[in-house]
Amino acid sequence: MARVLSLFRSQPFLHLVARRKPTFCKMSMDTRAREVFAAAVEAVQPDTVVCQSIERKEDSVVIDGRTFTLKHNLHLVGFGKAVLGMAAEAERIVGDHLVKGVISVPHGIQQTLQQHGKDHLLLKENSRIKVIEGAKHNLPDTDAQKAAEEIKHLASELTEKDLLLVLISGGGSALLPAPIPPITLQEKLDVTRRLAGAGATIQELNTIRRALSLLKGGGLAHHAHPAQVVALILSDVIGDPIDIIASGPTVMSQVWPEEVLSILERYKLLNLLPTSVKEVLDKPNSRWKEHKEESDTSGHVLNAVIGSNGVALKRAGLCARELGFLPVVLSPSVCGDVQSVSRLYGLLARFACSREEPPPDIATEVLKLGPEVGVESWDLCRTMQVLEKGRTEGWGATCLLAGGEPTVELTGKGRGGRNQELAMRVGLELRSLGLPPKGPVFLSGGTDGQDGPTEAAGAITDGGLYDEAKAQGLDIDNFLINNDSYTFFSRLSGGQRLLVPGLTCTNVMDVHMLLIPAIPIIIR
Ligand SMILES: Nc1ncnc2c1ncn2[C@@H]1O[C@H](COP(=O)(O)OP(=O)(O)OP(=O)(O)O)[C@@H](O)[C@H]1O
Ligand SMILES: O=C(O)[C@H](O)CO
Repeated sequence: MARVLSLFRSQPFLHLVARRKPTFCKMSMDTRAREVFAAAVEAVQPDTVVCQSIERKEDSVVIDGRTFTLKHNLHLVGFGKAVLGMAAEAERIVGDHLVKGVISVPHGIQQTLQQHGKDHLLLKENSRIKVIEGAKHNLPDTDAQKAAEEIKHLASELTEKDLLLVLISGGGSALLPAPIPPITLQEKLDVTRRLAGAGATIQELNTIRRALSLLKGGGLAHHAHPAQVVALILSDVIGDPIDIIASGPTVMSQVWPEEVLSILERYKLLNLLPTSVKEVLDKPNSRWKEHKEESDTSGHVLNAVIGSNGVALKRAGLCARELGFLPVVLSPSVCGDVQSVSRLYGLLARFACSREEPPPDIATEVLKLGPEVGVESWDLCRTMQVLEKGRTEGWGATCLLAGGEPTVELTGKGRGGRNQELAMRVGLELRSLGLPPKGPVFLSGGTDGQDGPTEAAGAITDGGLYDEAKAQGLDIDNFLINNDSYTFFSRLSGGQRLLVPGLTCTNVMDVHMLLIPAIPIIIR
């Protein structure tokens, strides 16, 4: 391992880390963790990401380096949980050229935003954009289907002189249901629900959705042809795959029958398919061939990812630096079971807190476990090298940042979420380090402000969690077995460790943060 790390010593990236002596900060670790989380969320606010991605220049706009002329030829559609705020900002920037728009957003969102004083994310009264609310409980319904029909109609009427701005964010799949006839909405819903219930990944789920939909998998861009299409995408999927986010309505993608059938077979759904679905899957689909040709020849679609977990982590790093930490971003792609993820953070904390050269078996285990939870070896080595520098050169406190979307295998019937469960588990890992009370602090939070079906986004924890709970008569292991992390943190110390930012109006998955205090600390 020493050899692996030494390979990185000569790498130029280290100059990115400011040579900074420890900064004294009066704020507690807990307060600073919350501030860094707030900065991450702020960076991916719907209005912010749109404002940063559209540069207005008189009668044209520059998006992703490409210039588009505005001649009262602009149309707008959108679908997703963050789309209302994205549309409000887009209308502020290019509203004078906007002919018409339709957006499909979650049920009740306008009222909720008003109640939370987020008026800047609402459309103005005389807006040209029609808002349709639907998809109650994140499930496609007839309201969302009506919105999808209106969006399809708007797109179909466009000519080569028109520009269609498409705003996309997480939750877009449920908000744009347009099953290929004769499949009914209910039949499509049944198939996707069964798949989700059987544990299919978002990649698998959206591959099936694309195969059964008129608008997904490039269908929307197809209907808008020959208009110029520009999609602004706020990513809620690891790796920011544009064909998967909201099932890629502006990304021409081929439906491969073998792939679709193998997914359905994997989850034992082949024999449960309604005849209508079989009929659609059996048909040789010439429409997709046509799509492919369009995308190859016309180049009339621009897809730009304008916000992501990576963007949130970058801003979080800047904020951490202002608060006196040496920031290091591990990865925006953390996935897998929370137990393994908590183990990885425990190992990294141990590595960072060792007073002497950390035992080589820690690095070896980190390098073995990391890839199992979506973190590349390169990122692990790079991070360990920064942690090592922090330790050996006395740079003061370090803030390790990561993001992604781990999973929890539900075994109990309690109330909780993956972030709160991860925080509990990391608390136990940190306890096993046997550090003095002011040791590392860990935060895990969902950037949408909601962790599972709870009011909290996540929680903050440290090595003292177990003893604190015990002193208050709370048996942490019982809460874990029952997946009851929200009840646990609500009861513990009056809910002080909960992270409750309220509605954030965005979603780029979760943010993880390990704050490692300045040495000296002694590890057993
Ligand atoms: N009691 C629980 N304890 C731990 N995790 C839970 C519990 N109940 C649900 N979950 C997990 O919470 C997740 C769903 O929560 P949430 O609604 O925050 O998901 P999401 O993927 O962020 O949704 P979206 O992307 O639509 O915002 C699922 O992964 C589920 O396993
Ligand atoms: O809408 C969806 O498909 C999911 O949120 C992933 O983008």
